[in-house]
Amino acid sequence: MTILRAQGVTKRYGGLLALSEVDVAIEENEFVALIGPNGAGKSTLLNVLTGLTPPTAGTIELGGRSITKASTHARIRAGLGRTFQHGRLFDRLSVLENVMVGAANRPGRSEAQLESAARTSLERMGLGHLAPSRISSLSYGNRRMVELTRALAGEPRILLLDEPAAGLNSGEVEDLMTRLRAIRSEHRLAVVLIEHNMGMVMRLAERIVVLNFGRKIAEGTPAAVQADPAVLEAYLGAGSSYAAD
Ligand SMILES: Nc1ncnc2c1ncn2[C@@H]1O[C@H](COP(=O)(O)OP(=O)(O)OP(=O)(O)O)[C@@H](O)[C@H]1O
Repeated sequence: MTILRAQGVTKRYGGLLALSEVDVAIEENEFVALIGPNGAGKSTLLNVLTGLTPPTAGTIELGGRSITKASTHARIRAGLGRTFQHGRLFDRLSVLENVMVGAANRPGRSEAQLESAARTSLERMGLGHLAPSRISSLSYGNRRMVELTRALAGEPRILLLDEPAAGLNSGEVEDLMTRLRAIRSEHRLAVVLIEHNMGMVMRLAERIVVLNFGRKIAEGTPAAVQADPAVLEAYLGAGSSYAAD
C-alpha cells in the first residue's frame, strides 16, 4: 500500500522553479533515497511534504488521505516524522526532554508516559546513558543520533531524513546505517533519505528518486539509477565528487 503520494508538486520562488510537477509515491516499509545535485529541490520537496513550505501546485496524500492543506502538526500526528539538515534540538534541555518533545507528537500521553516512551526510544538507539545530558554537551555525532531518536519517538509511519550522515565520520556513518536498518525492521516504517553519501545510498536504498533543477529525472533501483545516462550526466558521472566509492 502507498503510504505517501505527492502528485504534480510545483514550488516557485519568484522566478525560480524549485520543484516542477514532481510525482513521488512511497510504499509502506519502503526505503527510498532522494538524490540530486545541490539546489536540485530535495529539501524543498521534504518541506512541502511536511507542510513547512506550501506548494505552488500539487497534492499530497498520507495513508490515502489528502494532507495538502493540513498543518505541519496535523501531518506529524498523522504519521510523518522528519529530521533536519541542520539539527533543531533544544540546546538547553536534556537529551531525555528533547526526545519527550518528539514523543508528545502522539496525542493523549501523560507526562509519565512521555518519559517512559522517550526512555524506551533512547534505549533502542543505544543512547540510554545520555538521557540526563544536556544537548550542548554532546558530540556532533550524538546530537544527530538524538535528533533521529526524537523523530522516532513520535512513532512515525514514514520518516524523512535530510542528510543524516552530513558531518559524521566513517565509523559514525556505519553506525547510522546499522541503526537505520534496525529501525526499519523493528518499527515497520517507510524511510525517505536525502543524502549525498552515495556509498550509503547505494547500500541502503531499495529505490532511488533523482531530482535535477526541480524535476524528477530518474527513478529506479540503485543499479538502474547508477547506469542511467541522465543521472550520470547530471550527478553521478565520472569526475563527479558525488560518485559512489
Ligand atoms: N526560501 C527560499 N527562497 C528562495 N529560494 C529558495 C528557498 N528555498 C530554496 N530555494 C531555492 O530552491 C532551490 C532548491 O533548493 P533546495 O534546498 O531544495 O535544494 P537541495 O536539493 O536540497 O540542495 P542541497 O543538496 O544543497 O541541500 C535552490 O535554487 C534554492 O536556492
